[in-house]
Amino acid sequence: MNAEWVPPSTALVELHPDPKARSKAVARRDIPVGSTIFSAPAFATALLEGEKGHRCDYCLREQSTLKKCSSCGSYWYCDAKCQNEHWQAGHKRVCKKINQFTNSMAFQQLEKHGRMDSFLLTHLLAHLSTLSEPYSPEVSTELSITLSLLPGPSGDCAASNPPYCPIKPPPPSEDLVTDIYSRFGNNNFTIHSHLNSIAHGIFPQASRMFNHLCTPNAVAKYVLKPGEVAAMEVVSLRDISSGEEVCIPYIDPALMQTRHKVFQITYGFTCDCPTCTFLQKVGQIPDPSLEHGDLIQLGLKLREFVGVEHYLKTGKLEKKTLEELPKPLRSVLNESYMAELSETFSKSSHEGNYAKAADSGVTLLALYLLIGMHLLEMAKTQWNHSFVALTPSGEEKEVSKGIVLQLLDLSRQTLQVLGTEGDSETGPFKEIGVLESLVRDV
Ligand SMILES: C[S@@+](CC[C@H](N)C(=O)[O-])C[C@H]1O[C@@H](n2cnc3c(N)ncnc32)[C@H](O)[C@@H]1O
Repeated sequence: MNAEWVPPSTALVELHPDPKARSKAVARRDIPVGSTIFSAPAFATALLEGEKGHRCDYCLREQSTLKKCSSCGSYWYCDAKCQNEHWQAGHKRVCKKINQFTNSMAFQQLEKHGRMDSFLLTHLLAHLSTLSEPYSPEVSTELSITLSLLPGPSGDCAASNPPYCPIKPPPPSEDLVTDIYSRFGNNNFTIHSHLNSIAHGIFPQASRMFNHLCTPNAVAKYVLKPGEVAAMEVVSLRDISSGEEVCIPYIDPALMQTRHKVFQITYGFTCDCPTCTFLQKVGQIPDPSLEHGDLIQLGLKLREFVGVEHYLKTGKLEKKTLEELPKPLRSVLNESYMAELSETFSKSSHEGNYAKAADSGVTLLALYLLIGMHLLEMAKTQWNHSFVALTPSGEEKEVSKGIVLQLLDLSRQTLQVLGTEGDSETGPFKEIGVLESLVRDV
C-alpha cells in the first residue's frame, strides 16, 4: 500500500495533512486562472449505457461510423488502432464472456449505477490481468494509490461487491476486488464531453489529491484524443494563491435539499461551507406554490434580487449570499422549483413557445447565479438559451439579438477558462462563433 504517496516535485500541488479529510492538495505557488494543475490518463473507463455504440469504447470519442467487435458485438471502435489498443488493454480477457455476463441474473438485477460500476470494475480487472507481475512502476503506483484511497462510508459500495465479468488467468483475488470496490463510490469520476456526461473513469492520483468544496477553485475536464485513453485535467477556475487548498466540486450545486445526505451517504463527510451551513440552519425549505401566477411572481422577485437583467445587459453581477435571500423567497431553493423551471424551459422551447422559454430561461439563470451553479451548467444554459432567444420575431428581435450576443459572450468567457474539452475538433467554441455570425447577420 502506498498511503505515503507524494505528488511529483514538478506538480503544482503538494499533499498536506487535513484533520477532516486525511489530506488536502495545497498550491505550491501562485496559480493563475485557467492553468492546468494536474493531468493524467484514466486507469480504467466505461461508457455510460446510452453512449454505447455512439462512442469508441477505447478513446471515448463520438463517431458517426464505428466498427463493432466482430467477436462479441458489444464493443465499438473508431478504427483498427483503437480496437487493437483496447484488445491489448483488457478486452481480450472479457470478449468471449461479456454477453453471458451481461445476460446473467446477477448483472440484470443491478440498478443503472451498479451496472456502470460493474463494467468499470471489469475493465480495470481485465487490464490488470493482462499485465505480468511485477507491474511497471506506473501501474504499481496507480494500483497502490487506488488501494490507499479512503474507502467510502459503509452502506455505500463498501458494503458489497458488484459482479464482474469472470476474468482468467489470473483471477483477481476476492480481497483485491473488495478493496477496490469499497473505494468506488467516493473516488470515481464522471467523464464529460461538450458539457455532457459520457462515461465513468478511475483516476487514482486525482482521487488521492482533490477534496470537495461547494464553491470550488478548480474543476476536472476531460481530453479525448484519437487512439488514446481519455485524460483528466484539473483546471483553475480563478487565481489561486500559494498555500491555498485546491478543491473541485463532487456534487451538482442544484442539490440544495439532498446534498447533505449525498455527502454523508456517498462521501462520508459533512460539508461546513457557508452554503451548507446556511441550508442546515434553515432546515425545512418551503415548497413553492406551483400555481401559475404565484410562480411568475416568485420568478420576478428572484430575478430582481439577483439582478439578472443587469447581468444580461452588462455582464456584471453583484454577488448575493444565500443569507441575504429574503425569507419569502426561500422556496426558490426547493429542488422542485428548479425542476419546474428547467421543465418549463425545455418543454416550451421544444413546443415552439419561445417567448415563454426565453422568460423561464432568464429566471433559471437567476437561480443558477444565486446558488453558484458550476460553470459547465451555466454555460450550457446560456448556450441553450441563446438558441431560444434567437427565434422571437417582430419588435422582440432587436432586444433578443443583444441578449443572444451577451449570452454567447458569457458562454465563451465561461468556457475559455476551461479551454477545449472532450472531442476537440468540434465543440462549443466553434458553434459559438457560427451562432454569433448568424445573429449579427439577422
Ligand atoms: C476523492 S477523496 C479525496 C482525497 C482524500 N482527502 C484522501 O486523503 O485520500 C474523497 C474523500 O475525501 C474526504 N473529503 C473530501 N472532501 C472533503 C471535505 N470537504 N470535507 C471532509 N472530507 C472530505 C471524504 O472522506 C471523501 O470520501
